[in-house]
Amino acid sequence: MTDKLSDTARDTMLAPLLDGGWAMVEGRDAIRKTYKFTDFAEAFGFMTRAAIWAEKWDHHPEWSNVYNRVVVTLTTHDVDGLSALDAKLARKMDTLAG
Ligand SMILES: C[C@H](O)[C@H](O)[C@H]1CNC2=NC(N)=NC(=O)C2=N1
Repeated sequence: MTDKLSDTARDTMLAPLLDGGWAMVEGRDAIRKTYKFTDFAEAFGFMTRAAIWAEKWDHHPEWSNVYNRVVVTLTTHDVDGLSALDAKLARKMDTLAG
């Protein structure tokens, strides 16, 4: 079972993400990042690769795409807040985005 992140885990798991372009969403226990690519094909390629990991881990982003931008929000609906899965998917997305 996935647990909501403890205060200690927030320090260790979230801090590096918040330094790397992720931000807390106002009014929600969630993180958000906007990725910008050269064009739509690159943005959609990123979404396709990320979707395969999301499905594999049964952990799915809230996201939207306009041309070369992808806005991603991560939270864990099952625990109504951030869990280790959000940090794991955020790190994977950062790697995939290059
Ligand atoms: C039944 C299924 O495993 C759950 O609904 C999964 C699916 N994907 C999910 N994705 C996210 N982001 N949060 C969840 O709580 C979640 N739960």
